[in-house]
Amino acid sequence: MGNHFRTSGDEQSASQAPMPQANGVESKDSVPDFQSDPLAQHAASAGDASAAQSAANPMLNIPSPAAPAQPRVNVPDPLVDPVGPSTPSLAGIPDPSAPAAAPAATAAAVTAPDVFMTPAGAAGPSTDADEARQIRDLDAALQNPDFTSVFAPADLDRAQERKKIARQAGVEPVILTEHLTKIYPAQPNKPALDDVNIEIYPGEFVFLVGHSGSGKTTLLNTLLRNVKPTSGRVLVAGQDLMRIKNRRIPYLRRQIGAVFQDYKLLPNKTAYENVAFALQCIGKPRGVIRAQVPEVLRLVGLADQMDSLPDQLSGGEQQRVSVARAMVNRPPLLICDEPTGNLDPAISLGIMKLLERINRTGTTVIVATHDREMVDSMHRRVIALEGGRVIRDQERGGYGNYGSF
Ligand SMILES: Nc1ncnc2c1ncn2[C@@H]1O[C@H](COP(=O)(O)OP(=O)(O)OP(=O)(O)O)[C@@H](O)[C@H]1O
Repeated sequence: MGNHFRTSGDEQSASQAPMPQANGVESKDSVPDFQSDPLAQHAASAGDASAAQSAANPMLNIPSPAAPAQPRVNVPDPLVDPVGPSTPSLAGIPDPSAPAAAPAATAAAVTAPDVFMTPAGAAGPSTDADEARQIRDLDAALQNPDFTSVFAPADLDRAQERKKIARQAGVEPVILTEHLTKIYPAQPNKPALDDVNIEIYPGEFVFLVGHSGSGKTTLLNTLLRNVKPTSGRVLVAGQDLMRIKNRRIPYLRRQIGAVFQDYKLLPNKTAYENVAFALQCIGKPRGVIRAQVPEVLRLVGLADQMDSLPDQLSGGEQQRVSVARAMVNRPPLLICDEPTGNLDPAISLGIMKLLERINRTGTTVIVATHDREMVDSMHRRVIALEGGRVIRDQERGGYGNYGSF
């Protein structure tokens, strides 16, 4: 079936399993060119034929039949647009130390929060002054932080459609939760997760949004099996997390790259050593480590800072080390909890484009974020939580109105 995850016993062979194909792929424009795609080349040079192939292939993004072709994010992609012919790397990520030219592009690219959305998309400019005033008034009303699900109901029909298409294509979800509930003992009357039902398929890029305390981190920690659910069902990478034996958990985590707001780098190790450590922990031979670590650091634009300690790097650079560490083993699933929470907008854009670039190689990416502009500009699937419940699951959604935090 379409499960491209590896298990402990088939780590090598599973990497050669073909990527599942499905109807409805990204528009040709957004399909990465393998020859010019450094991540695809990384996969190929690492001897992983299927990863290289999946990098060259359109990723599996199961769209709604009703959805339009995925729009390109209207920003220069520093990860796609090489600095020059001899630098086909990801070095174009804005350098925090340089005076950023990016903000202008960012400002132009990032659409203003548009909360007054029709089901088909943003309401266009009205020529009728009265209608425009009403829209303005409604937009203002929707800024009320109490605004929740009335204008953004869970799109259950879409979820059903997605499920149906995937099943027809024989694809299994990377993540499946059924009636997932988590009640922390300290808060017995307030579930952190309350009857959460989601399916995420291989190759998807999903934003997780919601108020502070809505349950995003609890959900991600549940997927990482850092938190054990109270009830319900959770499947990740084909593993039933309610039944998984403790000795299997390390194998589960090998399939998942994780990126956190506070980077979680080892302070006394260099960038190189932090990334190498991830491979040492899973027993990779020294030759593999020597080949892959510089390569992945080059891909995130840190070729010149491999020997720097974390406190010699800017926040954006530290986060790039963290992303490099998360992806060095090419996990099929990348979980990011507020990866840009500590970064300024231009640097955040670079990190998010990096995650998008990784997603285009076939990696499923789930990102919890409060970054409204980023979510609105990227037009990806958005799952919104409130009070531990899914209140919206939108194919190409925006941030919605959750007030400020
Ligand atoms: N270890 C814990 N023990 C008790 N309650 C917890 C624990 N962790 C989280 N909670 C509670 O669970 C709820 C969900 O918290 P969670 O951290 O998942 O939300 P969040 O959406 O990630 O918030 P933020 O955006 O601020 O990170 C909150 O009410 C929180 O107080």
